Amino acid sequence: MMAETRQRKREVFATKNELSVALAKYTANLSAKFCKEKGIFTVVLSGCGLISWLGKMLESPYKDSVEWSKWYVFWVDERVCSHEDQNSNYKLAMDGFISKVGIPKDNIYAIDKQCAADGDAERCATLYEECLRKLVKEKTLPLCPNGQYPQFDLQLQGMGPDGHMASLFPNRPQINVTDKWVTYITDSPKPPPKRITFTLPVINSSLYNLVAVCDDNTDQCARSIADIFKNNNLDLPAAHLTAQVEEMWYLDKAAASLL
Ligand SMILES: O=C(O)[C@H](O)[C@@H](O)[C@H](O)[C@H](O)COP(=O)(O)O
Repeated sequence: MMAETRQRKREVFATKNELSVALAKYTANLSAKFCKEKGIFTVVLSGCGLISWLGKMLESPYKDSVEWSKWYVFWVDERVCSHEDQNSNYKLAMDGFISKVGIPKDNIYAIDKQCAADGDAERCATLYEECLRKLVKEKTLPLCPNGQYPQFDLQLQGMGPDGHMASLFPNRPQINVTDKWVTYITDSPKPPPKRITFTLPVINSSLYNLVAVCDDNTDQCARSIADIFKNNNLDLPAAHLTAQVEEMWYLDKAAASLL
């Protein structure tokens, strides 16, 4: 499936370290902006490399200057497993990032603990959507102007070598789901097989969407990045990404090597 090529904002960094520095700056600037404007900052995380690339936020000047107590944290996708499991995106973010800064426990919106440990992906997705709906009702989260989907301030994600984002994979039906906020997959091509994920319209309702991609020199990410930026190949889920204010791609040199 091909479509007309459109402009996507991108920045290319010589090293992962430079990408991390820029990612911290981008996130801290938006945190300051939203905390000032509305008193809170809603941030959506994915798993994998992203958490280590966020590491610069744990250093000066961000560690002490960011208003962590105003952060609300969510996950764009999560593996359906116990919170203590090494596969858990929640555990990864807690161990590598959240536990090191002062985000209030009540502002951390993980997948339901029991249900995840039981391995019930469908129920986990239902409960996470209910949790988001409750936050909309309480006015912690606004709805997008179309009134259908919740709107987060900043969503930070990676992209898989096959062009997946969140747990929306190529050749899987989840990319087409629009009648739900959160859906699930039980046969993910990337292990573990059971996951929940925001649906595409929820992902695209975010005000700011940043995707950080570093290639591990297998060229697979570079090929997918080229297919997205040059061909807008919509068979790759990440090619569907947009944002309400800004869609930004941070690429390391290897990921951008075929552009
Ligand atoms: O649970 C997951 O598997 C992640 O949330 C996933 O969606 C991730 O963001 C991409 O696979 C990119 O991973 P890398 O950034 O490590 O390439």
